[in-house]
Amino acid sequence: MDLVHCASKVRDFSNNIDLYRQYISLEPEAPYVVEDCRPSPSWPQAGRVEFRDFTLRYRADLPPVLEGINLTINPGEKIGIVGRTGAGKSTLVKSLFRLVHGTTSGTILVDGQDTSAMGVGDLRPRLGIIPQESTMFPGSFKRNLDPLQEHTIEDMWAALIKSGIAPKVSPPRAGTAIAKDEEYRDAEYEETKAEAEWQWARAGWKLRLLMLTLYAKPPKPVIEKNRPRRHGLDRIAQSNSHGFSSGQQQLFSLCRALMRMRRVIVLDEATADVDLETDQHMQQLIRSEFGDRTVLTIAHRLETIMNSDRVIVMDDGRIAEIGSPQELIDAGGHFAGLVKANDFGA
Ligand SMILES: Nc1ncnc2c1ncn2[C@@H]1O[C@H](COP(=O)(O)OP(=O)(O)OP(=O)(O)O)[C@@H](O)[C@H]1O
Repeated sequence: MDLVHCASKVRDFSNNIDLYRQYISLEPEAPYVVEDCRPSPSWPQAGRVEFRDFTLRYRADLPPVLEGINLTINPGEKIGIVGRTGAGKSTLVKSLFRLVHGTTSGTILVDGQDTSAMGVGDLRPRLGIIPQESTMFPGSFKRNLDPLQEHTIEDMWAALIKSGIAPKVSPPRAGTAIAKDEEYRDAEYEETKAEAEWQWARAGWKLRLLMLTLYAKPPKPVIEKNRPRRHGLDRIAQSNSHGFSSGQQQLFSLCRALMRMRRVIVLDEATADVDLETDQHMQQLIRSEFGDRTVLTIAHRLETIMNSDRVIVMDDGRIAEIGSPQELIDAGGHFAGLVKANDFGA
């Protein structure tokens, strides 16, 4: 039995070494900030997105995944993106965030600024995304909702209630400790620190090894009875956060987007894991809350994008069709076929 146990430990360890090798060989990220090319603090103000003859290959020796993309999206426009698997939909929106490591030519401009010239730290936080797979970080619910600590507790409650995650209850009364921003931030800091210590104390050796590589000095272990009690927003988390379904996580991402309210927002199959009713609720919320924002939606269901101003049909890395849903239906092309197959009464 011990031998089997040892063998499995050795296998785990060698897997970890492989993982470290992979991490070490990763290509470094583009610079976080380029001092000579910093956008103004209010950028982007309008939300115009332009792809100019944009081509992308994941590797120089591979065929292009996006080829000759020319596209201007007007401020406030709602764009639906459809196409079969592998057509390049995700790559198109990831390119906007410079999340793809590859060889590119052409440019992507947001409000006239070349996104490839600025640092990714100036680019990515200024755009919003509701991804298909939302990430829930270890730590408190508040930390998950507002990792950069930019928002008040009231904003969080409002977003949680709008999205339907939180029950329609009154937020904490003004003047209470939890409602005071400063006190909340202090409490949050202490709680997160204690949470990290608590996790360290319970981490298996693999996780500790990883933590050691991430943080030079690990936090000191604490005993469980010292673990702080959760309060405020974390009461919701007690029942939900670590047992969130993927659909709930997508709602959670919507909450984050509602709080940040960026000029340009991307939904990458953001409603793929929710039921039709929740999808409709999310779409209605997006229309009402992001009415004046530029929204690019990669659609899992055609219903999701039937109210878009324009639909882009991607095919083999190119824009095959573009126009309003009705124009595309009337044109009788690929989109019309999809609509017919989905029985939308075309
Ligand atoms: N990291 C990568 N390295 C190499 N090729 C990739 C990589 N990611 C995606 N591709 C390829 O790029 C092409 C476009 O992929 P992409 O994910 O953009 O398509 P998609 O239209 O979003 O597909 P889906 O609907 O399945 O999500 C596919 O042929 C895919 O295999």
